[in-house]
Amino acid sequence: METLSEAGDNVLGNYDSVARRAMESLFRTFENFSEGTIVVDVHGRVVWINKRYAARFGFADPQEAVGLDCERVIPNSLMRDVVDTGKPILLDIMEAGREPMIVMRLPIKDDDGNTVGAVGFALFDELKALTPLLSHYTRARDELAATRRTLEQTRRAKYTFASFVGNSPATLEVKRLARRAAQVDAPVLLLGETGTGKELLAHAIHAGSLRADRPLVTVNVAAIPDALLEVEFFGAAPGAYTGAERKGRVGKFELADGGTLFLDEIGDMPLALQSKLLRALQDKEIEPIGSNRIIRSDVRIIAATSADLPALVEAGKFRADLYYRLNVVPICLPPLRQRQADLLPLAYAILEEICRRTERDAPVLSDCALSLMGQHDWPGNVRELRNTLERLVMLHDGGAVDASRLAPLLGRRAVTAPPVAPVTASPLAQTRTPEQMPPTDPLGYAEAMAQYEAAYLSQALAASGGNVPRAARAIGISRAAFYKKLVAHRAAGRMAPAGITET
Ligand SMILES: Nc1ncnc2c1ncn2[C@@H]1O[C@H](COP(=O)(O)OP(=O)(O)OP(=O)(O)O)[C@@H](O)[C@H]1O
Repeated sequence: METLSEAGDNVLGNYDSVARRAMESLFRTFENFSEGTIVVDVHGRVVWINKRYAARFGFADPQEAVGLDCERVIPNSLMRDVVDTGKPILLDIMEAGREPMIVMRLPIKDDDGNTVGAVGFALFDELKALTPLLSHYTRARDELAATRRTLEQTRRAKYTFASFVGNSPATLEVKRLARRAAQVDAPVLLLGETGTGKELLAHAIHAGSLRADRPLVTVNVAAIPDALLEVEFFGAAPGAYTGAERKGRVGKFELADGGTLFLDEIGDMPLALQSKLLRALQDKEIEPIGSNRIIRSDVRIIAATSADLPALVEAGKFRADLYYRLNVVPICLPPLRQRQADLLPLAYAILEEICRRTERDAPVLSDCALSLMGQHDWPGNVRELRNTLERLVMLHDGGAVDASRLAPLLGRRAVTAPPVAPVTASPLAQTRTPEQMPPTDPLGYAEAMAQYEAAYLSQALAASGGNVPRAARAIGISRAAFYKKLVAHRAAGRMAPAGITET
């Protein structure tokens, strides 16, 4: 059998020189093939770097990099870790400016096995075999960045003071107070019936405050089951509770750090959690569930409720100390029926926005339609107005909208002859008593019950201004069950497709 010494010349003649030669040639091969090679000493300082790699990091002459800490030359360098642990990092992806690099880092040992430095190779252009891996990584990285951007966008204010339409004296006063609130850092308490614009105003206050370029994070207290609220607020360590995500969960306090935490429907906060919230607000510290870790959180609180908070305090359902803590800058948003002067500007602004978004022609509202709108008491306030106009635009088939077309959308019978066209009738208006059913066309029991349920849900929705969580609460079923029924009835054509909101 041919031995190495027979096969090669004297260079390969003995064991030690074979090993040395192999190492040298390995180094040369890597050095030739790699985009960059770097060697650091036991202190993590650069002792050698090739020209190409030095140039990539802005050193025209490699000598300029020699003697510097490796992180000063390569910002994300892990060479120091290799020196410290004595362990190689055989394959890694490193971000370095233009595009990611595949890097390999190996410890350099002395004869006694002590780590005396490390050598790193960066590979990219030449490694065609790694192209699929790299492009997979690049795609994943870009997707992650895009998701982060979207998430950040959702944590920005969607509205400013300019979005808050209305010139009635009451609205001007609300805006004046809100503008002042934006300039201070104290808690704000927004009070008002459903759909009066509390959330919109919270966004505007955040957008007008010094915290505007930090996150605005919303917690809708009513929409989250009591059992999950604590985690929602404070977060949880990995595996802290049954069903917890493996990686744990970041709480809204932490997410909102430096920005604004908007607590919608604060009146629905369970008593047990109220004291924890109060403590978090006082100490500006939170402890994620199961973590033993204290996190500082600097948030500005804006709370909102349509409930009568003093009455809840009186009834022992809301802590007085929390109420006083939140009620530093109270702002009351009056219901729409008490600011008639806002109705038309609001209707036109909303119509314009809907028509722009849906690329439809704006319907012309006749005088009698406008006067009917003025007579309506808008229990769902601006949300109800918006939902009504959404439906109006959807059903509009040209021509001026008169009162008889509008009436069914407001849950009324037609106010002028001829009778209301059935196509625009709301599910409630379409509901007939058994006596009114055509005798020749009796409905099956199941369909009759389904129609009744659809009308019942529509009524609950109308009474809550299209707010599903509120409607669900009012009739005593879960939000999920309400949505499920809604979807089923819509699919079966028993309910109109538009006119609900989630908040
Ligand atoms: N002054 C306003 N100008 C323009 N749009 C408004 C105004 N007030 C309310 N809206 C619109 O009405 C709808 C309901 O407003 P918002 O969600 O802010 O009310 P809310 O008081 O927070 O209601 P809820 O108590 O039910 O959560 C939104 O579509 C909002 O954009």
